[in-house]
Amino acid sequence: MKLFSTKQIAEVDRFTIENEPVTDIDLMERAAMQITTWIDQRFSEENKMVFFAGPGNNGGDALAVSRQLAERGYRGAVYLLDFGKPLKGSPAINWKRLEEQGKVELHRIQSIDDFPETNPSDILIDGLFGSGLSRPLEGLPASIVRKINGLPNKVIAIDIPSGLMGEDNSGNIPENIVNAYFTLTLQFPKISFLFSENERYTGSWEVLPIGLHPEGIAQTPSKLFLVDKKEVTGMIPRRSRFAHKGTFGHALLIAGSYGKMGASVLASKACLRAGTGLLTSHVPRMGYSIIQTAVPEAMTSVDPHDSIFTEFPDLSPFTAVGIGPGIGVKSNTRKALHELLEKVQVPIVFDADALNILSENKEWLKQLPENSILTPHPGEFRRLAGESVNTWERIQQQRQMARELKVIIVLKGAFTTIAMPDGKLFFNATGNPGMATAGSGDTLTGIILGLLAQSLPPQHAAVVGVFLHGLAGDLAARKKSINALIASDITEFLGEAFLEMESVSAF
Ligand SMILES: NC(=O)C1=CN([C@@H]2O[C@H](COP(=O)(O)OP(=O)(O)OC[C@H]3O[C@@H](n4cnc5c(N)ncnc54)[C@H](OP(=O)(O)O)[C@@H]3O)[C@@H](O)[C@H]2O)[C@H](O)CC1
Ligand SMILES: [K+]
Repeated sequence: MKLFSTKQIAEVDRFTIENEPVTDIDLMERAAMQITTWIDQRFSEENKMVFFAGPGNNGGDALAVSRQLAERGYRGAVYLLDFGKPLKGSPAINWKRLEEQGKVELHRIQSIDDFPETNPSDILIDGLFGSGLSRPLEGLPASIVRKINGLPNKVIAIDIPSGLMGEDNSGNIPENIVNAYFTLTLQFPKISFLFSENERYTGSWEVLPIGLHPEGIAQTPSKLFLVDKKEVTGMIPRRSRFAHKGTFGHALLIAGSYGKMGASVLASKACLRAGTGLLTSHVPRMGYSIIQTAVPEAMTSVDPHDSIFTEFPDLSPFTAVGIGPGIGVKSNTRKALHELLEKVQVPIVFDADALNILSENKEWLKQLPENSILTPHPGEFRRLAGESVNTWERIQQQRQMARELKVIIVLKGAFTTIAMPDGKLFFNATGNPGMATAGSGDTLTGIILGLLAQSLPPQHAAVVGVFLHGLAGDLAARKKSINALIASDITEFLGEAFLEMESVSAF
């Protein structure tokens, strides 16, 4: 699914009005009805609804919702932010409709002294500003926002918490942004909702469809996407009945060192579960019996060194390589990694210590084979790319690096972002906080390697791998709880994650 900037959303909005066709006021009524229905399903007439309406269409939505809820028997009061300019267009029509209906108290806020007294059970509806916000809030609107944030009441934001920008909030003023309990956003998630630092403003959020024109959506270009299940399903190849294990490739995993053999075990198991035909796990000598015992399905390649990785095997049998979990950053390991960089001819995924070695030898980055996959967590990414002030800036760094180096960068987080060499960026929505646990990254490396080995194009392997990893984590959390989730659970539930994907369950 494409993600749009607030400016682009306004364009799709206009396209819908012209081409559906639908009048501006009817589109607002449709959006308002979605919000009204959502609220009515979760609250009762016992809660008074207190609306804060701004001068634009976000305010217009609030006015329309207040009228619709009043029709359903709710008590309501509207506080219109009044800069002394008359309302125009659809907000003006909605104000008139409210006056005619006569069921909702109508007030104006001209100075902060007009801010109302409220009861803690009142639900506050924030319709001050939405996607038309052009600069951080100051003056009267900012004072209203600070008052709202000081109250114990639940706040429901219409479309966007007022004061929050849809994309970049670098220069914004945090205390002048509404802290919503819930945000009901229209048609598309706004990009800034996908950044962890903005959760305090959005609270939980839900997308309410308002029937914007599919053609308008299709012809508006975007390089940002939210990964959806249907797209991922289409990227998983169907297995022929006549397949044999050679059909699904041969993965080489270089992972583990003394004290960190768990990384090798976790990544190996995940790689096998992701469907590789064959797996060879390359381990230091001391790791031989560990990996043979823990993962009998894997073949083993033994390093001449007792406790670390120093030399990779002949690469000719392998269809993909994964390197990094638990390998450490000793000098022999660094040398072997560099040599691998020069020799490898098949798709490769770099994780953990492999990334740490690369950040200490940044000149090697230029030698990364095209379409290599890098899977840093935020700390590893910082070491690779430098500091950033917020997520928006960080994803710009991520996109730039992916473009410059012609690699795929999987930046792990609550919404993992995947940057492609052509500038596209995918946000992944599967996964849960239980997955922020030891070894979770090793399982992701294993999954991506397993998919690469089966000849999925690297861009698909990255998107599918991240999606399945998160989905398996979600399914595991349902059985084991978010708190008790451990990395092996993710691998254990990978099969169920595959079954959830339509193409596979069709068998
Ligand atoms: N397609 C959809 O999703 C639909 C969305 N709807 C709703 O419409 C809003 C967007 O409405 P819009 O009128 O474009 O914008 P806002 O209501 O957010 O506010 C615009 C007015 O606010 C002024 N403004 C902007 N920034 C500030 C500020 N920092 N301080 C004070 N005033 C500000 C702006 O004036 P300018 O000075 O910038 O010119 C405007 O007067 C969307 O969020 C949805 O809620 C439709 O109802 C249905 C379709
Ligand atoms: K709002």
